[in-house]
Amino acid sequence: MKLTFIGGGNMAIAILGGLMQRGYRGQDVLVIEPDADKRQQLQQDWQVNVAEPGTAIPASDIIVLAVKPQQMRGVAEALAPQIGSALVISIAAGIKLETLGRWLGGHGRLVRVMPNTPALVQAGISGALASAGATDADRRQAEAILAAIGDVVWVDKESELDGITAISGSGPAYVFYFIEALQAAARAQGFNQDTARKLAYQTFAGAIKLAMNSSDDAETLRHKVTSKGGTTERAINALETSQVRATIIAAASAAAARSRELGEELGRDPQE
Ligand SMILES: NC(=O)C1=CN([C@@H]2O[C@H](COP(=O)(O)OP(=O)(O)OC[C@H]3O[C@@H](n4cnc5c(N)ncnc54)[C@H](OP(=O)(O)O)[C@@H]3O)[C@@H](O)[C@H]2O)C=CC1
Ligand SMILES: O=C(O)[C@@H]1CCC=N1
Repeated sequence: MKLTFIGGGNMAIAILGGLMQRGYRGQDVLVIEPDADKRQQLQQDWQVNVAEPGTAIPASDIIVLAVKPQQMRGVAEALAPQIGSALVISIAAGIKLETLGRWLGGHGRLVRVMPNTPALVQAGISGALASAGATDADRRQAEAILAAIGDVVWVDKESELDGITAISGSGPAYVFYFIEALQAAARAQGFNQDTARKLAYQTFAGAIKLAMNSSDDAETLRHKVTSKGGTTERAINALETSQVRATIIAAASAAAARSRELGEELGRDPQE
């Protein structure tokens, strides 16, 4: 399968890294990326083919659009005459299938995907929405790529992809933020950087492993840590007093709103 990535930034690197570790061959991949250092790194790490924007796109089975939402229109319009029979996968936040199809000159075989960076270690989760013009074979091809880098959830509405963007697309950043905070808390307890990191990382790794291997839900597992009148109870009370749970829900809601806003802003026809 010949894969072309347009954009070789953070998310493209995560997807590519995951695919390469699953046995995809660098020689079957082309990455179009303006930054010479990134091109060199991609070539060095995975022996993929690389080229600058403006290079003619060779016949591809799948073209993955991995540029920022704000860069997508120019990229899609330049790509339109060169798509051939490729399936186009966009990973951009917010950009709707109808908008993308218009920018691509009416190309109908599209899948909008929202992956996340744990794809790099095949532990990603992606939301996917196929356009009306995508065939069953297109869905299977998209599924094959996404399943190689983690789990896949197919949805049938654009709004659900905005929600997935807010939860699992942006979600790794929320988790890293919590890890940073726990590390800072360990430093405040007087531990050095290495020990603080070890305590925070292993607590996360252990808790998630326990949760994923347990028939108890997260709330029950939390109660099992929280002894009546003990230390955890005091900490959870502090979190509740500061409305941390409500803040996390509000944060995800703000992310979903931004995804919708990007879709509206960038999808507007300038003649309207
Ligand atoms: N990062 C993440 O966790 C996730 C990101 N996404 C989506 O993935 C997309 C990419 O995000 P991310 O990887 O973080 O962004 P990056 O900025 O890291 O990557 C985008 C890359 O595309 C390059 N680029 C710009 N113009 C062109 C062009 N004409 N042709 C080819 N490449 C070009 C950029 O170069 P330059 O910097 O010089 O402009 C940059 O290297 C976004 O649409 C985002 O919404 C989706 C899920 C998760
Ligand atoms: O922050 C962003 O806009 C992208 C989309 C989801 C994760 N990163």
